[in-house]
Amino acid sequence: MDAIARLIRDIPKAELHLHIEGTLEPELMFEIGRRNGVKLPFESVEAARQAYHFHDLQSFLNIYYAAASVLQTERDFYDLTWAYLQRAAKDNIKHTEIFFDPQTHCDRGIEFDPVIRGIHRALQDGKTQLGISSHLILCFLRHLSPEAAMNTLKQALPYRDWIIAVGLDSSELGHPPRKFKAVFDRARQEGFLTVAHAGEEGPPEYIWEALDLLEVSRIDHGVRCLEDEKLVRRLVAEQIPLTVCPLSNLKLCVFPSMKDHNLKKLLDLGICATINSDDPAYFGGYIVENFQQAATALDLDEHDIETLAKNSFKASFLSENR
Ligand code: HPA
Ligand SMILES: [Zn+2]
Repeated sequence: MDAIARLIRDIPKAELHLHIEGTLEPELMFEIGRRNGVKLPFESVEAARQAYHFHDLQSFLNIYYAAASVLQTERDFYDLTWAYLQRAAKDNIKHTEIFFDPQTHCDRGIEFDPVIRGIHRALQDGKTQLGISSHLILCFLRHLSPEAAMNTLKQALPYRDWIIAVGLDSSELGHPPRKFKAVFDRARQEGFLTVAHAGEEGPPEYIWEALDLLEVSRIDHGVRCLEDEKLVRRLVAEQIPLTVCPLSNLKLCVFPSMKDHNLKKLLDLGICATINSDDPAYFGGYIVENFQQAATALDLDEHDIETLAKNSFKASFLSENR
């Protein structure tokens, strides 16, 4: 193992862009499916992995939502989250801020309570047993209506102490952040911080809207910011973090190859970029693999790796005192 690989493995890291449903490995998917009597759209663990070839965000989301149908009980959400945390500990993740998508579950008849309770209990055990601190971020599905998002926010209010922020995910194109201004206004009034996926497949205008209308603390993905010089100047001046996900971008064809990824350029421009795994069970790697593949393809040096790790703590909500 070379010096960069050792540094990547050993340096303390925070993960800020991780969909807990996207950590469902096929083995666990089949185990939970069996115990809940849910028939999966795949014949076997191998067939599931074989099906993981995507050409854009939507082709991934179709499979991701289908697989999530095995998750039904509090125990399922606990097991899912606990498996991720054990994996995170191996990668020396010290702090993680995870997304969950309540609408993916509640719209198929699962109650909000077992979803959040299972995740929350695992996060507490992650703190006491693995020494990993964490925050939870509730994401609204942007392909659904703003009214549905508002209902989800209201369902979340009794659990406000377990949720630090709200976010926005799912199909980006055609669903601009402005669609959710009212719900984000209400979320901020209720004391939540805000983040949003923007500029993954969508144009720089979506990043502007996330900043100006949703008043987000950071942008998830945001890699298309380089198409807009004025936006880059703003991101640098205000040190608005981008939670970049290299393997996700590669697997969803946002960039044709890892060598074409703009992460090094983002760093060199002084943007507060971080590395994250997004949906590691589907994109072929957890955080260390994301660092490693980006470092190899883009020739990242020790200083870049240290900057990325420092950025991950700086961009986190650790200083929010909650
Ligand atoms: O990268 C993503 N983008 C949008 N929605 C998502 N849901 C899971 N991962 C993603
Ligand atoms: Zn994401």
